[in-house]
Amino acid sequence: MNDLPEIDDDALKLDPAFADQFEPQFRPACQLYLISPPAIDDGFATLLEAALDAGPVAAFQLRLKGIDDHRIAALAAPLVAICRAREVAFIVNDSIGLAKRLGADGVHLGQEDGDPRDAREQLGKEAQIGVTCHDSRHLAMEAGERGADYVAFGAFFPTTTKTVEHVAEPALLGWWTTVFETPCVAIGGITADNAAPLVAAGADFLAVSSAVWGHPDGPAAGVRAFAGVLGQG
Ligand SMILES: Cc1ncc(COP(=O)(O)OP(=O)(O)O)c(N)n1
Ligand SMILES: Cc1ncsc1CCOP(=O)(O)O
Ligand SMILES: [Mg+2]
Repeated sequence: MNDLPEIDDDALKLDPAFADQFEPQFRPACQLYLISPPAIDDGFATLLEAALDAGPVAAFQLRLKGIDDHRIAALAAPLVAICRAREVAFIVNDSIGLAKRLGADGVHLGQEDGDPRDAREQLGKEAQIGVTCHDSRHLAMEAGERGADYVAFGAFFPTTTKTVEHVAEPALLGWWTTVFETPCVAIGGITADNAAPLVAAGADFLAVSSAVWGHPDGPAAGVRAFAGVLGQG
């Protein structure tokens, strides 16, 4: 497959004059996609169970930073079982190999983490493959061309979970969902209080870490807090 030529991102914006020429597509309601804290211990399994039992969660991403794959695999085993028992997709961050080793439902790839085409080859046609696209229309279209199952845009709000270089605006979600069927994920500093414009703009998933795991009343309360903005209240 040929790569898309590099295009000026601004040139890809949808002219509002033509927006009504696109048929509104049916899209399922926006769902929660939990991202793990960057560091966990064996006690995290209990927190994950509490979070997943508190309300609908579509996916859980294991995103551990600064430890080797063997340790991640040991920590992951009970978490895979917890997700599987609840039909929550278990997604591994960064590593196609680790996703395969764990029998994960998919992998999330940043721009430096590998090619979705390789992920597809190694993980198979059922795997859920996501790609970080920052605030770039070009990267998102490229990811779609390469077979991504979802594209992730962000960061929408300031976050302490990751040092970010790109800031995305809700209009990007509106453009993407008007033109493409591939689901889009919004990420970065999302809380129950600031998420409404992202849902209104068309986000298919809200990827959330600290607002759930750092909720003052615990992760179950963190998940429940999103019910209103996700129309589940
Ligand atoms: C759903 C989702 N979106 C974006 C990211 C960020 O991925 P990446 O840019 O590779 O950064 P790290 O998470 O690896 O620090 C993500 N993990 N998940
Ligand atoms: C992994 C990642 N990628 C962009 S922002 C971010 C952090 C998401 O965590 P939080 O919901 O705590 O901001
Ligand atoms: Mg990464």
